[in-house]
Amino acid sequence: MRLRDKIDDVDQQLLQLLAQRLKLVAEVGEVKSEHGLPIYVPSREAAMLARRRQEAESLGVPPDLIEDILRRAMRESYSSEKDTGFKTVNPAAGPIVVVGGKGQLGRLFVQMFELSGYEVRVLGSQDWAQADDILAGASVVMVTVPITRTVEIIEKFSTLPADCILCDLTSTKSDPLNAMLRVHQGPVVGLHPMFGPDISSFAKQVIVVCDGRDSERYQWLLDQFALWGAKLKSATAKDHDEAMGLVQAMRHFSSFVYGMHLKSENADIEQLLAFSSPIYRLELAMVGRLFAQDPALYADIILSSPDALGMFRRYIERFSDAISCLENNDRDGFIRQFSEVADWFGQYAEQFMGESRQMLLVAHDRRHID
Ligand SMILES: O=C(O)C(=O)C[C@]1(C(=O)O)C=C[C@@H](O)C=C1
Repeated sequence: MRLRDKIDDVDQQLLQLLAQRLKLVAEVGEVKSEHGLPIYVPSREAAMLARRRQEAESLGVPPDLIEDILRRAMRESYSSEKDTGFKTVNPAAGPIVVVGGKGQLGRLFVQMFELSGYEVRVLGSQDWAQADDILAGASVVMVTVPITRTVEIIEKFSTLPADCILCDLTSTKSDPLNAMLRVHQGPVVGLHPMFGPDISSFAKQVIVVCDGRDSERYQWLLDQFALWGAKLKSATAKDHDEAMGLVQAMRHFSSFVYGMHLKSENADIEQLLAFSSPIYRLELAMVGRLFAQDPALYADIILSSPDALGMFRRYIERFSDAISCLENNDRDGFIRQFSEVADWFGQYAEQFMGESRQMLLVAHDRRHID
């Protein structure tokens, strides 16, 4: 048999084995949804990967190869186990009302609640005339509307069922949380999913949780998210909003200015890509993906960040300080500051080096060069 035929044969066997694995995982999914077990089990993954790596080594297979394959297979597991549904953590719960459930993030939560056996009702912008009927008997009211309208919409709720959980998914937390506490005397919690609507499962995705009131009465909702595989991270609304200044406003704004700069310099993207190193390509992708999305969303995220302007002004000052360093041809000064920042990053610098190397390898695998 010619060598390539033999390779085809082995690849087909791999395919058969992957099909078997997917089937087994689907069965695990059934068991998990029946018994209410979380789809993501970090301890099982760590133990399994450690063993496979050892076995790989003894076979002369690079351990990273089997780890990459299994991690990729497990991504499929999360998504397939999701489709078998989830145990209903609170079977006694009344309907869950998703306000803005026709938006992308809203639709995702509607789907997940339905997969978890709850009755879900959507209150869209056209439905306010029937709001009382839709909200009647609700166990959860989840607000997921554009950031500029969140508070105004929360203020429309006059008579929510006393014990219903009021929560929102807005990317700032202080104002929505205060508004929810004002209009509702029952359990209140602010949530911020740190991901977009295009995820294939909640496994390993972070949801920030800002307590409003009566945490013991909304705990079941968090337990439901945990079953979906989400990692819950508690924070005060103030700490969350401050961190978001850097994580969101600063990040998006500097990508926006970077894009504006490339456009104004009349950069030739084709050529930039042709000359790009893998990390530059990734950076270009990170900046470019911003412009594939809704401009209003980003305008609102940036404008609603409490100290965004102050932060951007400080950033500009740092740019001009760094430019002075260049103007003075101060090589030593540049190196000194670089080292100070490197010290500040500490062990994270090495960690980020490793993580980005992995990302670049994966991105590189996807490249096709004729
Ligand atoms: O063993 C499980 O619990 C599974 O759901 C299977 C599996 C896998 O694909 O191997 C998937 C997700 C878990 O995090 C761990 C392992």
